Amino acid sequence: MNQPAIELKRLTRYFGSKPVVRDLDFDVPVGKVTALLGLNGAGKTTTIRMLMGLLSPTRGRAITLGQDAAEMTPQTRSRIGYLVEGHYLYGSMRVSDCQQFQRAGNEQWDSRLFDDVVRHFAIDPKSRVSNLSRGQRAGVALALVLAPGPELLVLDDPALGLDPVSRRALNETLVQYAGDGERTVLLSTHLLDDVERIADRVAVMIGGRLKVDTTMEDFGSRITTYAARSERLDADQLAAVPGLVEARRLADRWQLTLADEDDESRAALKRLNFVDLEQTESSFADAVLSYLTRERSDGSFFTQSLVSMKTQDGNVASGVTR
Ligand SMILES: Nc1ncnc2c1ncn2[C@@H]1O[C@H](COP(=O)(O)OP(=O)(O)OP(=O)(O)O)[C@@H](O)[C@H]1O
Repeated sequence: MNQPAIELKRLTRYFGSKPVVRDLDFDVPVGKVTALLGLNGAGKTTTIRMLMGLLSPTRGRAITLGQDAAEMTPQTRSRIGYLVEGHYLYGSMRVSDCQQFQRAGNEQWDSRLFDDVVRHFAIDPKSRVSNLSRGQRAGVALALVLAPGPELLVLDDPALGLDPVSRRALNETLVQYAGDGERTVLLSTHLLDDVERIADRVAVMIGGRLKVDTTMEDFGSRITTYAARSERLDADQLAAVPGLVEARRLADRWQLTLADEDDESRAALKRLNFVDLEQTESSFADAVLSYLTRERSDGSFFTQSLVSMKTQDGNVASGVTR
């Protein structure tokens, strides 16, 4: 089997006494698009900075393209395209100058790819960067990162603040880039619909820990949702349903999300005497949100996470715990 593009081994980072990334064991396979998800502060950027060799782990290791990220050589770094939040570009330069500037000394530079990406974002190469929209600046940044032909692309929230048209251009560019099955993308994002369109694998971090690590299909197939009515029902009764990830009360109906549903969970649901209990369609975004929404609040809303999911090969324990 191919060595993974990235291997995290018990990767841990504290800031002061606060653990921000905790015991991450995680592989990013070659040739796939892996989406790294998690609420603000979950530890995604910190993880990415460690696997890029920009921040040292407190414990554990990140191995990127076969090399310990803490000792990454310029040669290895040149095989990685890294796009961070914010898209840093010189405002006074024209887009075509940006290309000239970056291309210098880079023999692998693919001008056609650069021009294609720029065109895809509807950018005039003669425009000055300062006159571009936020989405267009993202397009230039992406073109600059892709043109050297990196075998690994690491993107930290690349679609932050982009409008739907720019997001589509970004998604299409990434799908095309990764389409040869040899190049690898690791992408942190909050845009769940985009993840559904472009990712092969999904990893979810909660509170610095990896809670889900599986394929998109596997994730989707393990989630079942129900709608039901019930006059009298409380959190304790719901908590007794095995596999329940989330229960939300919307007007007079409950929306229930279960992971790895089995006969036991179905029987437990039946015992609650719901009226009109019916299975409903749920999107990938709904399924992920169920994992991420873990707060409890007043009686109109109740969430509990108590599930353990495993990857298809059963190797990596993943899922959601309290
Ligand atoms: N240099 C630092 N010093 C102290 N705390 C930090 C530092 N960098 C990050 N943190 C803290 O670590 C936690 C995780 O931050 P991180 O940026 O990794 O999260 P994230 O999942 O990328 O969030 P977002 O989705 O908002 O980008 C946050 O609580 C953040 O405040």
